[in-house]
Amino acid sequence: MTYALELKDLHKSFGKTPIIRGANLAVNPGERVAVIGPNGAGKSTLFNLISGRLAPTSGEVLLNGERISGLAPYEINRKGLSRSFQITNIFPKLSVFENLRCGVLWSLGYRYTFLRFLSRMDDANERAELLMRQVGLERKRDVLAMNLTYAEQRALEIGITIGGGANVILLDEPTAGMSKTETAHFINLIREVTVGKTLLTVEHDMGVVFGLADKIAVVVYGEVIAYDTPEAVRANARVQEAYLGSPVADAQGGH
Ligand SMILES: Nc1ncnc2c1ncn2[C@@H]1O[C@H](COP(=O)(O)OP(=O)(O)OP(=O)(O)O)[C@@H](O)[C@H]1O
Repeated sequence: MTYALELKDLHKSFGKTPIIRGANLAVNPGERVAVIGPNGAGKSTLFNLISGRLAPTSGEVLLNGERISGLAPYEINRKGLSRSFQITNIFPKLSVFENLRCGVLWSLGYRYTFLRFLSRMDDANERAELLMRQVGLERKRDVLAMNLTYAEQRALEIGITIGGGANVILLDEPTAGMSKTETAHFINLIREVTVGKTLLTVEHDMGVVFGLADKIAVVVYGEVIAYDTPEAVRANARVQEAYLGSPVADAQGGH
């Protein structure tokens, strides 16, 4: 069976300091995975290695069985991996619809060829309309992105992230900065729009972790020390030791 995403003995040092020290992970297609770990454990660095922002010192990243480590982020994106960032990267002066259409066109590679661009505009329009409904922004179609609420901006960003049709999606703290109600709504939205896709999120909020994840990957000192279902991770002695008295140990019942 081919994994959607695989990390094989991944290492990354900054200067002489090893930060990722032999990380291994094998994610099945369609799994939703929360990556958790103490501050400074290397979660963002792992995401940067997966999305191509950083190259590993050694080891490999495989996407759908194909080696992607060493490729540029846009090449990895073309191969089916899309990442959204903690900092929203939408175009503030474009409307919701225009933002989504840009995302679709960009991902299809129609940036430079104007004639090709025009001929595919209908496709892009249709996909943008569909995305807009999926992320619940159809009533904000012509509103400039800068005039959306924070939660709506995040929803738009998710739309842009999934818009290219990638089958592996990376989200950095998707609910950061949201209220409890917004968070609950947003978890549902993420669940819906990622059906059939493989999802990795870096997450600190244990409510989100237990509400969203099929599996949890626990990163401690640059290694994945546990990768299992939320229940099994909560019961794992090594994880409890790493998290003594902190949210994972305290997250009884999931929320
Ligand atoms: N470009 C860099 N150059 C040097 N050191 C770095 C660089 N990026 C990250 N680090 C260091 O690597 C370690 C891991 O950082 P990273 O941001 O990956 O951790 P994290 O688990 O995402 O933390 P947090 O939960 O606080 O966001 C930290 O000590 C950080 O200072």
